[in-house]
Amino acid sequence: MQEYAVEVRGLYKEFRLYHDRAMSMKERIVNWGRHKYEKFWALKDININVKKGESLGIVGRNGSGKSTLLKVISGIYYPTKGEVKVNGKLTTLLELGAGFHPDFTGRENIYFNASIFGFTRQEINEKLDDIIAFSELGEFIDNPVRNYSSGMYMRLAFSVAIHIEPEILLLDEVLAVGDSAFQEKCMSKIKSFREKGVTMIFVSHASMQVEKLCDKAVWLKDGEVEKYGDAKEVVKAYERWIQTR
Ligand SMILES: Nc1ncnc2c1ncn2[C@@H]1O[C@H](COP(=O)(O)OP(=O)(O)OP(=O)(O)O)[C@@H](O)[C@H]1O
Repeated sequence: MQEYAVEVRGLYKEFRLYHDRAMSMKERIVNWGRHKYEKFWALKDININVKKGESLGIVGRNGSGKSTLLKVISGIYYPTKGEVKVNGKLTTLLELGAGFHPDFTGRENIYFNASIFGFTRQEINEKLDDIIAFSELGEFIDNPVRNYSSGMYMRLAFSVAIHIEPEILLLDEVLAVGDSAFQEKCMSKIKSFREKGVTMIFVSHASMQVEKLCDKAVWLKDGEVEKYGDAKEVVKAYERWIQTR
């Protein structure tokens, strides 16, 4: 039987949209627990298999459900229906700065962040110089990260994530942050992960990157799979659709 790194079966994710206008304190008490909300499906019947060593790109317009899908796979959100199976050590690089403490310095956050991924202090000590060098943060490494720009934040987060030897790497729009030289460096790191057989799933608005870096792609439209298969074909269909709009 084929061993998959990630299996998504009949996945649905529902969110609630609250429509409460500002209420007075009296109204709040009277209406306690009776919020008005509408339910909507952010993901509907998603079925995906990612083989070990395969890379999958997720494309789609804003609000189509890309990040939600990554969050369900990473375990941040529970599926409302269906199931997700992950087979291997999962490393996620999702929201900017998730897993960082704003008052800690970059260096302290390397320890903090890597320990979340299960690394011991000794293991982190061994990788510390490489992590700092890759991030190119120079002396900023000893500044609190709350003073970092979004690009600096992402450099550090990306650098930690790639040095902790992931088996399955989930990336959300990371290549959109940082200058083009750093993006190039990330691209070549991702390519070397591919060669080493790391499984990757990543969301990108840059179709070119998906075409270059992924074997397969899934195009999400209003929470549903519009097309799933060979990355080049999916990206081509998606681009054609974008241009007709
Ligand atoms: N925690 C949440 N609660 C309620 N609705 C949410 C939540 N997270 C996402 N949504 C909604 O679910 C839908 C899908 O959002 P999602 O962030 O997955 O889209 P996306 O394709 O990643 O968009 P983008 O390209 O803009 O990042 C959107 O309508 C969004 O408003």
